[in-house]
Amino acid sequence: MRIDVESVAWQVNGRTIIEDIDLLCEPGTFTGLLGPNGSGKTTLLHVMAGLRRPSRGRVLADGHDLHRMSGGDRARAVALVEQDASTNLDLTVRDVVGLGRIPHRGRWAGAPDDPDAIEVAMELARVSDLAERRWPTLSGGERQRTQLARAVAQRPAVLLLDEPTNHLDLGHQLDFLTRVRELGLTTVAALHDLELALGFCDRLVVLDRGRVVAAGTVDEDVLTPELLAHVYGVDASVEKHPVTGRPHLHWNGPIAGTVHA
Ligand SMILES: Nc1ncnc2c1ncn2[C@@H]1O[C@H](COP(=O)(O)OP(=O)(O)OP(=O)(O)O)[C@@H](O)[C@H]1O
Repeated sequence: MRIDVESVAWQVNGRTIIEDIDLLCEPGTFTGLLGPNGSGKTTLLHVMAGLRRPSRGRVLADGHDLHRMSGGDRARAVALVEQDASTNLDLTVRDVVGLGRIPHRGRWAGAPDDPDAIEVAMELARVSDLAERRWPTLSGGERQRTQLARAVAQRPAVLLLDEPTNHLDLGHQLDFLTRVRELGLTTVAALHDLELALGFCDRLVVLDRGRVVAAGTVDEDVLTPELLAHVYGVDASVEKHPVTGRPHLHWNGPIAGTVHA
């Protein structure tokens, strides 16, 4: 599924949080949404997931306005994995993953439910061993993998991930993003780890104070030293990795007095 974000803005209490956002995600591509704390990544993902209605502009999913779709149609199209999914419900992992099947059940689902969807999703997110464990007892990383399984069980065409690896160790980070890529869905992930973004994404989009300040493929010099200095306040550069040939980040440290309050 192709996603077009057209001139989107979102305001709250008279304050503009994101503005003039244009984003094109071709079917099956992986877009990394980058930017410092508070730059608007989560807000944009929430608008793209249909949780927030844009104050201006629109989001098109294969040409259809996402915010005019029924909740069921939207949930079958787009799944969101939140940054820190919290629920106080005393559910098992299998129950939480099963929540992803709700849009596929009932009279209006259009097709019979797939009995294997939950097990397949748990296998993919490597939480099958945790199936009977209760959600409140899980570690941060186990919760993150369970939320991926819930999103995969939803069988969406578009996967939105908000800091999906922030609780994962290095091995699980690489495994998680490899598996997400293998799903072949149109994926947009907010990422703080620029090295992971360079390693896994097709395109990068950088937000700063609610606006897109740079965008392009990973090979297109999006993360220039000037941008890294201006947006993140760091002295860093992207170089070609001698073994993989992929771009990777080399940093020297913060630039005094440049990190935004
Ligand atoms: N409902 C709201 N009411 C008021 N301010 C909000 C609301 N939602 C977001 N904001 C503000 O909008 C700005 C952008 O927030 P957002 O969570 O989108 O940033 P982010 O790039 O995801 O940040 P981080 O990297 O820290 O997770 C922040 O200053 C935040 O405080």
